[in-house]
Amino acid sequence: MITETEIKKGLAGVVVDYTAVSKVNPDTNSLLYRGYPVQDLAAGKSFEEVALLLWNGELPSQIELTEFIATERAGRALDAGVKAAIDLLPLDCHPMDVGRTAVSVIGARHALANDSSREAELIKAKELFAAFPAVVAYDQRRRRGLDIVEPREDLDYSQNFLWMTFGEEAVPDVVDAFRVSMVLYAEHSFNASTFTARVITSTLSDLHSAVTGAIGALKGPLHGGANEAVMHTFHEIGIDKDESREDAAARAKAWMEDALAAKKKVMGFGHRVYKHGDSRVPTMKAALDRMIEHYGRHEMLGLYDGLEAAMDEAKGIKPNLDYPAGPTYHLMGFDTEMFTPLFIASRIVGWTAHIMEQRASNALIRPLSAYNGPEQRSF
Ligand SMILES: CC(=O)SCCNC(=O)CCNC(=O)[C@H](O)C(C)(C)COP(=O)(O)OP(=O)(O)OC[C@H]1O[C@@H](n2cnc3c(N)ncnc32)[C@H](O)[C@@H]1OP(=O)(O)O
Ligand SMILES: O=C([O-])CC(=O)C(=O)O
Repeated sequence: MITETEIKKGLAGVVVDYTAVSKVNPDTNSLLYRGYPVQDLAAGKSFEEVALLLWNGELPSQIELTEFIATERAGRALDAGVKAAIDLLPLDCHPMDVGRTAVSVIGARHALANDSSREAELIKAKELFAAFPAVVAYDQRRRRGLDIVEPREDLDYSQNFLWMTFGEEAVPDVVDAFRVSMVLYAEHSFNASTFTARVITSTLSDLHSAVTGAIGALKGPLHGGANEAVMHTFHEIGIDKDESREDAAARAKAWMEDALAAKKKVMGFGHRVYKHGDSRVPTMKAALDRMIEHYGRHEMLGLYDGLEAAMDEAKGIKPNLDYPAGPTYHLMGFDTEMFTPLFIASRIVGWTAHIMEQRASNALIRPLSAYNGPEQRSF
């Protein structure tokens, strides 16, 4: 008979396997990608370099990087079949459903779909990395009644992502804040979506199925969907461009007190692994601060600070990465529902690195359950 204490609900605290992709250390509040602190990577490396690091285990040589950049730039256009599939989807479906469908369509049309050699997996991972921004950019534009903007090969990943979305070149500060968000979102060990990708891979299913499933797991507000939910909170409190930072903070504080009194879970706060703050938040918050300065939106800082202070005072619960990322994307001009698809664009790297790692040392993931239904009976 299994006792309740033996049940590891939510697999909390259970170590399932080794990984060499990243190390989340709540004691030192640190996150290493293949041994490198994520803050250092966010400060000094392009997202393209970080992707190669996560896939290959080492930072790229100049030749490797140049080759990858050329392939990535050549693979950015929205495939006609994917565009046709997106066009069939209603404008009021969630953009995460569009992202999930797009990856599924890309997989179904891929010549190497069921080739699970490392070479083929790497090709498919790099292609998804290059192709996904066009899905997000096109989806945001079609919802706004705007025409598609073709990619530009003279721009880097982040510059081109913003170009395809907004149809104009973003200034360097904005590009850099976007790059930082991509680097920080890329990988986080056995989170729910990555674990989903590993479960699917463990059955010897294909890479696109694993990424499609991972997108489904990322959509929920307890995971990636929280960056969108943070913005809904800001809107619920009310964003008034003309309000002072202090007044906005006071209203946010009052909103949080009411929410906690009503026993609400407030998205963007708390974490399964980090209990004293998320290692990525200071770097993302610094990027948000730069965007607040750039756009002259100090009332947003008031809302941010007010919620954070009230949560800390009442429960000692700290923000996670989604908390500063949400308002950063808002200031850049992304529609709120597009925030979690931006998370997909980045996490494709981590998912596919884990898919390759799982495949290289596979065991079917199949835990046990304790049965608590009726004993055997007859009808
Ligand atoms: C990039 C990412 O995916 S980061 C995660 C993004 N998700 C969110 O922001 C969603 C909001 N946060 C949460 O729901 C949780 O903190 C989780 C799911 C992330 C982690 O939760 P768990 O480790 O399962 O802890 P659990 O949900 O049991 O919370 C422990 C206690 O803290 C409280 N708590 C945790 N997070 C929050 C929150 N955001 N708001 C209010 N209370 C919270 C819980 O109510 C619970 O209190 P209790 O013991 O009095 O019941
Ligand atoms: O690790 C987790 O549980 C969630 C998270 O922060 C991430 O996936 O980036």
